[in-house]
Amino acid sequence: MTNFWDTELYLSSDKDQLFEQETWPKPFTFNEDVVRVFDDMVSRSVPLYKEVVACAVQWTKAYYQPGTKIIDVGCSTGTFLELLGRFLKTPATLVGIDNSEPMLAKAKEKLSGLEDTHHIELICESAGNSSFENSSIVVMNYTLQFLPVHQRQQVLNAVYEGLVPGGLLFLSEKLRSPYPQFQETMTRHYEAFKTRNGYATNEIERKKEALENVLIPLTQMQQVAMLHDSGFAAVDSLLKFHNFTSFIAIK
Ligand SMILES: C[S@@+](CC[C@H](N)C(=O)[O-])C[C@H]1O[C@@H](n2cnc3c(N)ncnc32)[C@H](O)[C@@H]1O
Ligand SMILES: O=C(O)C(=O)C[C@]1(C(=O)O)C=C[C@@H](O)C=C1
Repeated sequence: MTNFWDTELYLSSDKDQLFEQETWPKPFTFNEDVVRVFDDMVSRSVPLYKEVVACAVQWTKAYYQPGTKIIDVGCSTGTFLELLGRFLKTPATLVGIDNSEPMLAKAKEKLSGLEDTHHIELICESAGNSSFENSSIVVMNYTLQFLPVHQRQQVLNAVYEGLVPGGLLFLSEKLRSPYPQFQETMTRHYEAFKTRNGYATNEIERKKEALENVLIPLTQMQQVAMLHDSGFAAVDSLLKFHNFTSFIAIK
């Protein structure tokens, strides 16, 4: 077996050239066109994407309680569950939740090699309607940010309720700085990161417009307060690069 940190993620998609074309998804949505390029898009648009997915696997292995569920909310094409399934030797119930049918169709394909070891459930629903009962791990990477702000507390409350004692929430979000000057500089550096990853200025601008009022970032203080308000006493941050942060919270 390859050393964990040398392992590649299972990414399979066309190259993301969506925002170079004559029409592009505006407002941004996770439709068939986005799904077709999603693995390339997310790995070129989210700083430390591979490290975040790998850390989520390591924390899952550390906090998983046999007999409970591992739930990935906004699982997209199943990249996290696939890496986890390869490295988690104990057979487990791996649940992927997403409200985009085409995402789940890709996830089904990606996870098909793990069905001999793990029980896999893919559920098409909105996170606002999900149950997290009998879970010891809930992973929510870059998904809460797409829910209406007024729904987020209720989803985190349900996650807290559903987790067994000692259970872990691994949450990653795009955030914004409360200080306009920092926000401006952070955005500039984030956009330079995208440029280095091969996106042209007009692609970056078009996607930024398409994401307005669709991806609504909170500040770190607001996010941490929401986690505490839902009941989590132990909350910490694990990784941060530009305006993207991963948190861990234990019940
Ligand atoms: C940026 S992607 C998440 C990336 C993924 N977690 C990963 O690490 O590769 C956001 C995902 O959340 C899903 N999503 C958006 N709103 C949702 C909602 N209300 N309920 C469930 N899934 C949602 C989208 O379909 C999309 O697959
Ligand atoms: O491209 C951006 O500006 C992003 O914010 C990246 C981001 C995200 O954080 O969810 C936005 C949409 C895609 O789903 C993939 C990544």
